[in-house]
Amino acid sequence: MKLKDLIKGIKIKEINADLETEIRGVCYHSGDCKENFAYFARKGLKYDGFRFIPGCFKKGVSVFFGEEGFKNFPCIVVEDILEAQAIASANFYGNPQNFLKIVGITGTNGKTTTSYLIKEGLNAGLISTIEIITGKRSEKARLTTPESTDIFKYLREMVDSGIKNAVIEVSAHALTLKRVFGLEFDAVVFTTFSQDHLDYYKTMEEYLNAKLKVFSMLKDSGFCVLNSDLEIFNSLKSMCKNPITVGMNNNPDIKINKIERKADGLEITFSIKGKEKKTLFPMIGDYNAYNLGFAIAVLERFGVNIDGFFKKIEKSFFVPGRVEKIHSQKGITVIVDFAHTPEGLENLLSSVKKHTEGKLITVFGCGGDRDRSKRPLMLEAVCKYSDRVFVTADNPRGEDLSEIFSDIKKGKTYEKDVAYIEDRKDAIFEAISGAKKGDIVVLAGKGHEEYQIIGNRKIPFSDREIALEALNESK
Ligand SMILES: CC(=O)N[C@H]1[C@@H](OP(=O)(O)OP(=O)(O)OC[C@H]2O[C@@H](n3ccc(=O)[nH]c3=O)[C@H](O)[C@@H]2O)O[C@H](CO)[C@@H](O)[C@@H]1O[C@H](C)C(=O)N[C@@H](C)C(=O)N[C@H](CCC(=O)O)C(=O)O
Ligand SMILES: Nc1ncnc2c1ncn2[C@@H]1O[C@H](COP(=O)(O)OP(=O)(O)OP(=O)(O)O)[C@@H](O)[C@H]1O
Ligand SMILES: N[C@H](CCC[C@H](N)C(=O)O)C(=O)O
Ligand SMILES: [Mg+2]
Repeated sequence: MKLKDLIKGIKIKEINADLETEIRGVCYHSGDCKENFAYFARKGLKYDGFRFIPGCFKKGVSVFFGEEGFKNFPCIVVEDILEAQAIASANFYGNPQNFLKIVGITGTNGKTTTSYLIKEGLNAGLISTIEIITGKRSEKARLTTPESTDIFKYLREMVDSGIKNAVIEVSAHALTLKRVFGLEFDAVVFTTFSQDHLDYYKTMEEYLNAKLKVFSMLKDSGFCVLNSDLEIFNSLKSMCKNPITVGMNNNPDIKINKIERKADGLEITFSIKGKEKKTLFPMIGDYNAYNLGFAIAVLERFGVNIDGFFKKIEKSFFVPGRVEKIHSQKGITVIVDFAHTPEGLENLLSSVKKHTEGKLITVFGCGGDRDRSKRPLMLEAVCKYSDRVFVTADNPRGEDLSEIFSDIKKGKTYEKDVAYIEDRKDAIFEAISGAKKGDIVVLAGKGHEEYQIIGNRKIPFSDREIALEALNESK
């Protein structure tokens, strides 16, 4: 593609490059740049992207985009680098968004689970915290919502695979950092709103405002799906075009009438436009009834037969690391889950408690270099429902574990038995070896993650595998 075509639609301040230059790729990370590529240089929180410009040109990059020039390197000076990156990437990949119906899912909790449900119902492509599925292939995700350049690349692969619908998890960070700039949604789902990310956002209001941007990205013909039980429901409703509401209160369009707990799931009765429909959903966690309700709202509007969809998910539906059950012959159940917010833990444990005949034993930690103020609240949520608690490491990143522990310790324990064990494997072994028949051991926070981030190192680690090891040893 010629540079003159790559820059179509971008707000440009200055052009210091030959517009006839042939561009063979786009990159925002110097490590991915190759010959004849265009590099998007930006000053971030950790790195100054301009530092990498000479190295990129050494590798054969033809031009860079930036909000200012750099020495004599060929460049396009733009008003907003993040917008320019999104527009140029969309142009490079042939604007695949125009050939797809796109569902955007935001909210503090429930995005991944809801995305998987909608993907299942629509046979859609998926961009999620766990993986990206483009039809031709799938790959593990690095971020919940990738950079715009990657999003357009994935959407192109979806279009080339004959996929008609895409489901994208839209994090608050993605809205702030314009990773989804240039997309228009056919549907937007707003799942829940509660405390998280107060390391990046100064206040809850700022965090909410970041999320609310998603409503301005709805197509005129689009609709949004709202949780009628949220405190902010009325204000969300006033902001959103054609809302479909899901919940228990406030007269929702899709009402969760009844949740009955079964051995391996939930029997959920919905009232959909006044008609009762029941399903045996193979996931526990009462809140998952909401995630299923959000999915039904989208699927109905997309013309999917809900009875057929129920049949499909009743047979098999599974989201890696979301209330994932691991059984042992001793009658101990281990549940691996991704709950990493006070709300997530509260909802998970209050639900799991109802399935427990014996004791509820919980292992959890708090991520380093992330929201510090959620740490004591996470301990409180865990102690409220658990009989024994093991606090341990969950991606300490650049922080000392002892500092993370001392933040956690500020929370109420409700006089529960709380042990602090730095090594997550040791904590899991202790928790499982102390469990008896009928007990449930919840391993929270890491879910599908297959690593532990300590300092700058990503060390292989899987709660699921360690749990199996511990269960085998305690046989
Ligand atoms: C706050 C945040 O989201 N930061 C992301 C952002 O960083 P940044 O803009 O500050 O950029 P930077 O890392 O300083 O680098 C500046 C520029 O230099 C480039 N660079 C950098 C190094 C290098 O060797 N070469 C190079 O070219 C980078 O690609 C970038 O263009 O862009 C980077 C490049 O894509 C991301 O790696 C980085 O994610 C950080 C590591 C991160 O952990 N983000 C998390 C908090 C996040 O985004 N989470 C959300 C929400 C999760 C949820 O709750 O669902 C998510 O969507 O995943
Ligand atoms: N509808 C819901 N309401 C409240 N809590 C939920 C809901 N759905 C899931 N959770 C809790 O949040 C955790 C994460 O679920 P999920 O991965 O679906 O959310 P997410 O929004 O994608 O998270 P992330 O922002 O980290 O990607 C679950 O393990 C569960 O504890
Ligand atoms: N999407 C979440 C993931 C948190 C997972 C948890 N294991 C941690 O590292 O805190 C975040 O970026 O806050
Ligand atoms: Mg997610």
